[in-house]
Amino acid sequence: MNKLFPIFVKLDQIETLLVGGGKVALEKFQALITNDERSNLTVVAREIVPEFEQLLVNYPHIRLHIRPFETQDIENKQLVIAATNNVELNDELRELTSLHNILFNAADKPDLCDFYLGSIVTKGDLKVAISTNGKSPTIAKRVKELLNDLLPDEIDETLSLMSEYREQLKGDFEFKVKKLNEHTKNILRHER
Ligand SMILES: C[C@@]1(CC(=O)O)C2=NC(=C\c3[nH]c(c(CCC(=O)O)c3CC(=O)O)Cc3[nH]c(c(CC(=O)O)c3CCC(=O)O)/C=C3\N/C(=C\2)[C@@H](CCC(=O)O)[C@]3(C)CC(=O)O)/[C@H]1CCC(=O)O
Ligand SMILES: NC(=O)c1ccc[n+]([C@@H]2O[C@H](COP(=O)([O-])OP(=O)(O)OC[C@H]3O[C@@H](n4cnc5c(N)ncnc54)[C@H](O)[C@@H]3O)[C@@H](O)[C@H]2O)c1
Repeated sequence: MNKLFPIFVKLDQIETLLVGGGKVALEKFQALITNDERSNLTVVAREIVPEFEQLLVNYPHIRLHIRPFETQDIENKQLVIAATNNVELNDELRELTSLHNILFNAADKPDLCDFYLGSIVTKGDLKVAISTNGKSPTIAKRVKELLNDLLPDEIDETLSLMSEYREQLKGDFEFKVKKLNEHTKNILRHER
């Protein structure tokens, strides 16, 4: 059974540290920035691949330090993601983050992680996160593709209409819930 508890984090309200500047770090960066281009992010890497450095030019608010990781880099961070080729550094980061109550993810190293990144389907304001409990990221990617095809693009319009409808509804909470449920009973069936 998958016991992971999914949460949706506001990346503009917390401070995230990404350690590493290779291909995998670039993937993690894209995962963060695609969700919120205003993510508060610091990148620390001994070296950075040119395509990553180039991309960062578009995000002047993101701090980039091209140097080895230093202990004080974790100061005031709530989330740390490591994408390095350095086993000792991963272990050091695991220890430091535990000590300072910071949530930690080491790319492709499930045993070291407090949380995993998910495979994400986005249709406007609708977001679906997929986890395979770490068993197969490749299957997570395939499920993402499947849902992406299955969910109609118009679903975002529906969300906006529902939001308006909810505003208009008068009555107590129970009445609203009843109305909203009646209204949406067949909604996905209609859209397909
Ligand atoms: C969802 C996604 C998010 C993201 O990373 O952005 C993600 N991996 C993605 C892709 C992907 N990663 C890998 C492949 C190669 C094929 C394969 O191995 O299957 C592919 C597929 C591809 O690229 O096509 C390599 C890999 N990854 C992990 C291991 C270690 C292991 O499994 O033990 C290895 C082997 C490394 C080695 O060989 O040494 C581990 C993790 N990868 C996770 C997330 C977490 C579990 C998520 C879950 O529960 O499903 C977890 C546990 C930790 C973490 O990294 O957070 C992203 C989806 C892309 C998308 O949505 O398009
Ligand atoms: N590239 C892949 O497709 C792939 C697939 C599966 C697993 N992995 C694993 O993921 C990890 C990262 O892969 P990659 O291809 O991005 O590696 P990479 O070698 O391109 O990048 C590693 C990065 O870590 C940085 N780094 C190392 N020590 C550091 C330190 N002390 N302080 C700050 N930065 C430091 C390096 O400067 C570099 O930017 C590796 O462990 C690799 O084995 C990679």
